[in-house]
Amino acid sequence: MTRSKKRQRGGRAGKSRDDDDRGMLEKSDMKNERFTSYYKAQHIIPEEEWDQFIEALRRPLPTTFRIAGSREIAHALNDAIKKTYVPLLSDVVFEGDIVPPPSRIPWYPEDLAWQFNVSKKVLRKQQAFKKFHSFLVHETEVGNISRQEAVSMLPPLFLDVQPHHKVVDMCAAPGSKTAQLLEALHAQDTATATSIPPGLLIANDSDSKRAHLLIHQSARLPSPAFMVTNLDASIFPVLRLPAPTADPRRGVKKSSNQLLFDRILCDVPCSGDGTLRKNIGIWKRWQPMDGNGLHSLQTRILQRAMRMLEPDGRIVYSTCSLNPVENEAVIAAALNSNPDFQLIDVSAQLPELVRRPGISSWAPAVNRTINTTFKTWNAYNETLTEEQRADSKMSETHWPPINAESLQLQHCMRIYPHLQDTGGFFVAVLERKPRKSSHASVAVKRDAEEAEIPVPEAKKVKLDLDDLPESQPSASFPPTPMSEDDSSRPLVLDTVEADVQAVTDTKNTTFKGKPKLSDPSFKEMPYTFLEPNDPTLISCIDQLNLTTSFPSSNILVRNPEGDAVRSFYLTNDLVKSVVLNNDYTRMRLMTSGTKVITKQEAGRGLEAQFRVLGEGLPVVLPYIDPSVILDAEFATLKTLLMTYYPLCASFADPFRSVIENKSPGSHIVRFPAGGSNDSTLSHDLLLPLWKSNVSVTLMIDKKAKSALSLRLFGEDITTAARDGGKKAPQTSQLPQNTGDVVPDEGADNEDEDAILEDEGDNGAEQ
Ligand SMILES: C[S@@+](CC[C@H](N)C(=O)[O-])C[C@H]1O[C@@H](n2cnc3c(N)ncnc32)[C@H](O)[C@@H]1O
Repeated sequence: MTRSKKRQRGGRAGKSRDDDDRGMLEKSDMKNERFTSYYKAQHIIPEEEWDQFIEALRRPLPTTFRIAGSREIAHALNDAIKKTYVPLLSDVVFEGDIVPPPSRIPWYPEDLAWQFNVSKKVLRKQQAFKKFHSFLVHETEVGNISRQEAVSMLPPLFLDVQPHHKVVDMCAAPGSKTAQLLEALHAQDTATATSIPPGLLIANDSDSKRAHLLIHQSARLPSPAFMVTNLDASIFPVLRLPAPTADPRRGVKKSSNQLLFDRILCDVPCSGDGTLRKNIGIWKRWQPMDGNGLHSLQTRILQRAMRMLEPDGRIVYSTCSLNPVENEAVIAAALNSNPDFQLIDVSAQLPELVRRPGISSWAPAVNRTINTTFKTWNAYNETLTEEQRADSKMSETHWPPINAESLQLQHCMRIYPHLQDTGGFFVAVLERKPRKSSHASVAVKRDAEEAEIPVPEAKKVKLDLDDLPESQPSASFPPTPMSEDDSSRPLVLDTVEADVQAVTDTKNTTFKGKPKLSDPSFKEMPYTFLEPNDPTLISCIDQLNLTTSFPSSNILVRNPEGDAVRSFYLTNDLVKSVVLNNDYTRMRLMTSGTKVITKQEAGRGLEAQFRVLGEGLPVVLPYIDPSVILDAEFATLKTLLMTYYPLCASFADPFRSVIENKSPGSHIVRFPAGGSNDSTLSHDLLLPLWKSNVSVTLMIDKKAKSALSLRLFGEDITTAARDGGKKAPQTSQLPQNTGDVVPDEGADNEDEDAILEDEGDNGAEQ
C-alpha cells in the first residue's frame, strides 16, 4: 500500500486509535459471513467468547516493540524506557482523555518487550509522546529496537537458539524473526564487541526481492555466522560439509555428509487471517480456499525441515492464521509421514502467555460457500465426477486423520486476539521421539501404514542404519570422530540428496564442481576466500593494526576475478566450510558473513586506504591492537556529532595534539564510560574516525549519529538535523585538497511515522 493510501485510511483525527487510524473503513465493513460461518463450524472459540473475539479482531493492534541488540545495550535502553520515558508518559492527558503510558509485554523474557496504544495524532502533537516516538524511530533505525508484532516474537522464543547451533529460517523475509534468531546466536556479544559464534544462521526466502530485504535488515546486526539463500524451502537442497576424519577402525569412507540443523524455523506462508487487525483488507476477501490451497506447500516445507534436522534438534512451525487446515492439519500430516517426530509440550514455558490448546477435530470447507459437511475426504470424493476429482485441490490430509487423538495436537498453541490484545497466531514445537530400536521404528511406520493414515505425497526415503553398509554420522562441525553411540543413530536419507554433487576431499576443500548457472536470473557474484598471505590482505592488516589473532583465512571477496579489490567480508569457520563445500549457485547464496573492511579513496594527493566500516567495527574491534585506539573526551564527541568535518585544530588538547600527530586515514576513537555536564555514557563507546589532511569525521551514517545524539543529549544535535535532513556535502562540494570523505550513509529516513506503520511481518501470501 502506498503512503498516500495509508494516509487516507488514517485521515480522520480523533480520540482513539480506532477513530484516528482506521478512518475510512467503517466497522460495518469489518465482517465477512464466510469467515463467521467457517470459524463457527471449527468450534475454536467457545460460543460465549465469540463476540469478544470478533470485537478484538476489529480493533487496531497496539504498537509493540522489543529491545534488540546485545544484552548490555538492551538493558541500558530498557532502563531508559523504564526510568525516563514511562514516568514522562504517565499522567498524559490529550484533548481531555487520559493516554496510558507504554507497558511491558508480560510474557516476554527479561521485560524487554513493550506495547502502547495511542493514535498518530497523539504521537505527532503531544510533546512527551512526540519525544518518545522520536527516540523509538531513531533506535529502530540503528537496530536497537525492533518493531514487531507481539505474537510474531513467539516462534524464536520457543526455538531456543544457542550460539553453537546450526539454524535455518526456512521462510524468513522480511526478517523480524530472523533478527531474533541472530540475536540469540550472538548472545555473547558485549556492548562494544560482536562475538563470532561457532554456529550459523541461514535465512531463506523463495522470493528474491524479499530475500534482499533480509540482507538489508541484517546490516543492523552484522554477523560472520549469517547467510541468505533464495530457495523454495520445500525442496531446500542438501548442503554438504566435510565428513569426520576417516577412522580406519570404523571404515568411514564418505568424504562429505549432509549438513543437518539443530534448529529450524518454519514460519510458513499462510492465509494470514490472524493479521486481520492490521491487514484490514483481508476482511473483504477472506475465503477458506486460500488456506486449502496453501496446505500442501506448508506440509511439504515442514516435511523438508524434518529431513534436515539433527537427531536432537528442534523445529518450530508457525503461522499467523487461525485456520486448522493450515495448522493442526499440516502438523498431523507431517507427523504421520514421519512417525519419528512428536509434538513437544511447552505449556510450562512463558507461563504468562495466555494460549489455547491445538484441536483434534476440524471441518474443512470444500468450496467458497463454506460447505463443511463432509466428514471425510472419501465422503467428499465420492460426490465428485472423474473430472472434478482431477481438478480438486482437496486432499485427504485436509481432514483430521483417524489417529488425530494420538498425535497429541493439544500441544500446539493457539493465540486468539481477545486473550491478551494481540494478533491471532499458531505455534507448534516438534522434536524427534526419544530414540527407539530400529525394529521399533519400523514397527511404528508399519502401524501407521496399516492404519491407512494418509501420508502426503512428498517423496521420502527413510532408512535405518541397519540397512546401510556402514555407519555414517550426520555432518558435525568441526568434524569430530564418531562416538560409540553414533552407530545406532537413525539416518534419514533424502531423495534430493541424489542430486548433489559430491565433494571429493575430506579436508575443507573448495567446491570443485562447475557451478550450474541454470537460472540466468541468479546473478550473484562468486564467493572467494583470500589466501591469508594475499599481499593486499597483508597490507590491509598492517595498515589497520590488526593483531595476529585476526581470522585472516576467513576473509572473502565478491567479484568475478576473486581479487582483493575493494570490500572484505568476514565469515566464521562454519560459514566458510558451507561456502567452500557447496555450489553457491545451486544454493542460490545471496550473502554470507558480513562486510567489515573497505578501501577508501582518500582524496587528492593521498593513496586509497583500507578502513573498518562503521557497522563492521564491533566485529573487528577484538582484533585491533589496543595501543592504536585513540582516547577522547565527551566534548570531542559532541563536536563530532555537531559538525561534519571539524578541523583538527578546533579540538581542545589533549585530543588536538593526538589527532594532529596522526597520519591521514582510518582511526578508531574511544570515548570512555562516564559522565559530563551534559550526559552520561553507560559504557565505553568506540567509533571509526577518518582523518584527512586537516579535518576529521565520524564514519557512521547520519541515522546512527542522530540515534546516538538522542540517547546522549535527549535531542538531535547533529548537522543533519539542523540542516533539516539535507544530504551531507559530497566530496566535490568540499574545500579543495582537504581529502575529506563522506561517512557511510544508509537509506534516508523517509518515514517519521515508521513506528506506527506495518512492518510487513507475517504478511499474508497474496
Ligand atoms: C509469513 S512470511 C514470513 C515472515 C518472516 N518469518 C518474518 O518473521 O519476518 C512467509 C514468507 O515465506 C516466503 N515463501 C513463500 N513460499 C515459499 C517457499 N516455497 N519457500 C520459501 N519461502 C517461501 C514468502 O516470500 C514470505 O516472505
